[in-house]
Amino acid sequence: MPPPSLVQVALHTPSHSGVGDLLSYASERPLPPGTLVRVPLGTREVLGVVWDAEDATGELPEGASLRAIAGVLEGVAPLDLPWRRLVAFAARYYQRGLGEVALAALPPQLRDLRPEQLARRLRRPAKATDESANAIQNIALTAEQESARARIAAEKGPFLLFGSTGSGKTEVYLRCVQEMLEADATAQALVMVPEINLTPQLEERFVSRFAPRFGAGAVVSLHSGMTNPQRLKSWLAAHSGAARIVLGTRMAVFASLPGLRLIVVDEEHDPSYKQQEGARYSARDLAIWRGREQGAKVLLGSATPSLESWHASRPPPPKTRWAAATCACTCPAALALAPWPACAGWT
Ligand SMILES: Nc1ncnc2c1ncn2[C@@H]1O[C@H](COP(=O)(O)OP(=O)(O)OP(=O)(O)O)[C@@H](O)[C@H]1O
Repeated sequence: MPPPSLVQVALHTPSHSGVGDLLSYASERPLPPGTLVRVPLGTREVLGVVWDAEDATGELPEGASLRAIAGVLEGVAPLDLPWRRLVAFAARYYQRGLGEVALAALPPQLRDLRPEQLARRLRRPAKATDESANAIQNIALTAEQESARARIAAEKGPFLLFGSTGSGKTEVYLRCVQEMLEADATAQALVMVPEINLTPQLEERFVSRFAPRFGAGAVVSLHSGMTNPQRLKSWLAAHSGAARIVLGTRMAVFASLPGLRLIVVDEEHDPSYKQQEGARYSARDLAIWRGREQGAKVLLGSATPSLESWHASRPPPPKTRWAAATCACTCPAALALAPWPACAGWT
């Protein structure tokens, strides 16, 4: 019988315990990073994520004795490297525990269900979807919308789409999402809104546009107003790639999306994108970081952009310390798109 392997597992351990959030366990077989496992912690059994450990030898040292993992969440593919890098960056940047951020990013029911309960849940047949692949009936874009769409398609971004209320920003998002999904059968899009109560109307618009083309299960929501079983279902659909579009609030920035190609942050100026407890992250800023890391385009939209996004989308200032200001009232165009220069300082 081969010797047990040593795996490093990210756990949400109490910060006062000082045990750190990467703990070693023994496993009967080597487990790839990102695998979801249940492990003993004190007298409890908790969910953990097998993590990349640079100093792990893969084998137990002579004479060492480690507690064994209790079980693997079979049927759930390991969380991929871009997701683990996002979590590691967020934990470092916002100075929280790695395990705390990793576990908070997973649906609560994943933590509560035992492996066999989850296996039963995964065996339930998914509802049949009408994959009729009907062509989408697009409305003609205005000149401003078309110019924004073409620029987003051609350039790398991130982009700031600045347009007053009702100027047609959502129509641009819809068209960009459509192009991205039609070009690549595995592509996924993440569309974020600041408030839970904005998701039903956006969901209705996305479902009516995309369900006939990509099937009823192609659009899912992720926000804290959903029940735990609903959140788990949406999360699994996103993680498996079955969901092509995820609509959600700030927490959705941590969704596992292996095919992520486009992130839209609507009302990007809204303070609700800032988490106010635990890891105090800014979902908009993490979206920009994630997009760059995962090679996904990022599109921020607002009628009243935040000062930082507005500044980041301006051409670099001249060498003088202060730019001269004029007071002529020049109202912005109805819809303007500004590519965001490289985000220096985000490492
Ligand atoms: N090119 C177009 N042709 C006809 N109708 C359009 C066009 N673009 C958008 N509309 C319609 O105009 C209305 C407002 O558009 P949209 O919701 O995209 O604007 P918005 O800038 O996202 O608004 P908000 O700031 O309120 O989110 C919608 O009913 C939409 O269907």
